[in-house]
Amino acid sequence: MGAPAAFTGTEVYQRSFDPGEYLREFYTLSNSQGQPNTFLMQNLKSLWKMFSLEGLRGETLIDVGCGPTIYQILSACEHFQEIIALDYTDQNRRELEKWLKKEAGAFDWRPVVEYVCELEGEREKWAEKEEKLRQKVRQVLKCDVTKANPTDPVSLPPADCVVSTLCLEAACKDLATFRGALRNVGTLLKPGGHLVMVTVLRETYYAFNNVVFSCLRLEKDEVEEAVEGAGFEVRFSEVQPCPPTGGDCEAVLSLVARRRTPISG
Ligand SMILES: C[S@@+](CC[C@H](N)C(=O)[O-])C[C@H]1O[C@@H](n2cnc3c(N)ncnc32)[C@H](O)[C@@H]1O
Repeated sequence: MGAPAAFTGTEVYQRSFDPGEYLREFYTLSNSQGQPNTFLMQNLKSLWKMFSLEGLRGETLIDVGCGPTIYQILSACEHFQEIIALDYTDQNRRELEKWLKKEAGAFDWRPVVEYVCELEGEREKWAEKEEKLRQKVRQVLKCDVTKANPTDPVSLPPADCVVSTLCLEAACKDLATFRGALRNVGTLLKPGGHLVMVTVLRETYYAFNNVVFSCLRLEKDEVEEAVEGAGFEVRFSEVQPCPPTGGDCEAVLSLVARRRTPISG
């Protein structure tokens, strides 16, 4: 299955992104043949490492483009008191709510939560961590990262941290839009607050359930320059090779940046 001819925008996500299929394809820790999901494990390790950095603490965290997943806030939830999850599509927010409310048919995150607990040194604490996370996620709201206020018409108080995994490269049709989306996301943060990102590099598409989604092909320098240009200072940046996925991703960038404090006077 090759790259789509055109950018797949929000209307394609709303119509064709199936959260259940997405979770089954990318978020089981090992496949039916028992092969480990190295892409997921690598990203969990990176998130654990980034959320262990000094200063990544605070009251509120916003997850931008959360999709139907929780893996990206498992390490974060140890360091922030309240979490707000944002995504464009109704079905992804609904799927997340299913897990939060322990509804029938919700995705089973237990193996992933156990894996993160093991990284943190307490594998047996998985059920406690699930409960902690459920309590900390206070709101699940619609957002569009291409809007100046991504949560319009809702205005959120600025947060201490924003995490965004595999979202902006999917949501942006070109580099100019990507730069603008980073500026928009920056408005969700307090000055001095942190942005934590996991971004695929040199990927042009990903596919699951026989649907192909476009991806903005990015180089590490382009991402870092866009982050700096949006008013951040990069504190941590690491590129790792991309294990095989359902697309043409070549590498994965994990990045932490601090929003600059405006110079007054
Ligand atoms: C590849 S998924 C990533 C989901 C999740 N963060 C993860 O790490 O698996 C891309 C997500 O971006 C969301 N998205 C696409 N366009 C968006 C936009 N303009 N604003 C906000 N979210 C958008 C989609 O609904 C989808 O959940």
